[in-house]
Amino acid sequence: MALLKVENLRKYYYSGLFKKEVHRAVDGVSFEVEKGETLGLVGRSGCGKSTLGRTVLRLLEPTSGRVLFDEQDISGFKGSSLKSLGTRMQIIFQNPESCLNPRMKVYDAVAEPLRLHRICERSEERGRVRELIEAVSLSEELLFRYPRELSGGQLQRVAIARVLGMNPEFIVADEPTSMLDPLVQAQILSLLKNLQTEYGISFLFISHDMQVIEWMSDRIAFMEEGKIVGFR
Ligand SMILES: Nc1ncnc2c1ncn2[C@@H]1O[C@H](COP(=O)(O)OP(=O)(O)OP(=O)(O)O)[C@@H](O)[C@H]1O
Repeated sequence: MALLKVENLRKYYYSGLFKKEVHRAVDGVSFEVEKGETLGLVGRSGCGKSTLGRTVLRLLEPTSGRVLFDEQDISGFKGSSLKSLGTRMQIIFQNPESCLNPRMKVYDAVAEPLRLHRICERSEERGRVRELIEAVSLSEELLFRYPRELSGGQLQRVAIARVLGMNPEFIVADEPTSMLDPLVQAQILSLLKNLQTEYGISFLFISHDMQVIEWMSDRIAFMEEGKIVGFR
């Protein structure tokens, strides 16, 4: 059964005088992602992959079309109903620093979503943070460091630990390794693959790198100029 069903989704950007210029970044896209499946999304820079990923998660307002998550139409969700989706659907960004507060130590960065979404009792927090840090293969010594004291790969692991803490069922991974050197890239990709097997998470895995997509995906969607032009 599909966990995520996207039907004829469109996201247009309007610019220029009187917003008359239209850029059809996502232009009538349909696909499904099964429970525990990784759908790879590949295409050239600027073809609309990130816009699609963000619109699916409702980080961007769709122009038209429907997104069904666990058989619920979430396209019109607002306010509290959208917030309730917050933990079930997550995103991992290309640049982990964008989601980490530079003034917050690693411990607090991982604990923050647990507190915000009341995922565990305050008394269980330490144990849960340590579990999450271990799940992403980081050493506990890093817990009391600031983001600026970590490498790119370590930062991405912290970002992944934060996301994992929310027990998501679906993750959009938007070029999560493209800023890392090849060795670290391979380690993070393996980590994501292992986590997926362990927790049965579904992924929309976005990349412009066909090798990465081939390795990570069960199925691949090819995107060109706002449209999906084929699956494999
Ligand atoms: N906020 C915005 N306003 C107007 N146009 C935008 C906006 N964001 C993106 N675009 C345009 O929409 C198109 C799709 O961008 P998007 O970032 O989704 O592509 P992408 O395939 O993810 O590219 P990349 O791999 O380089 O990130 C691009 O032409 C981009 O310039």
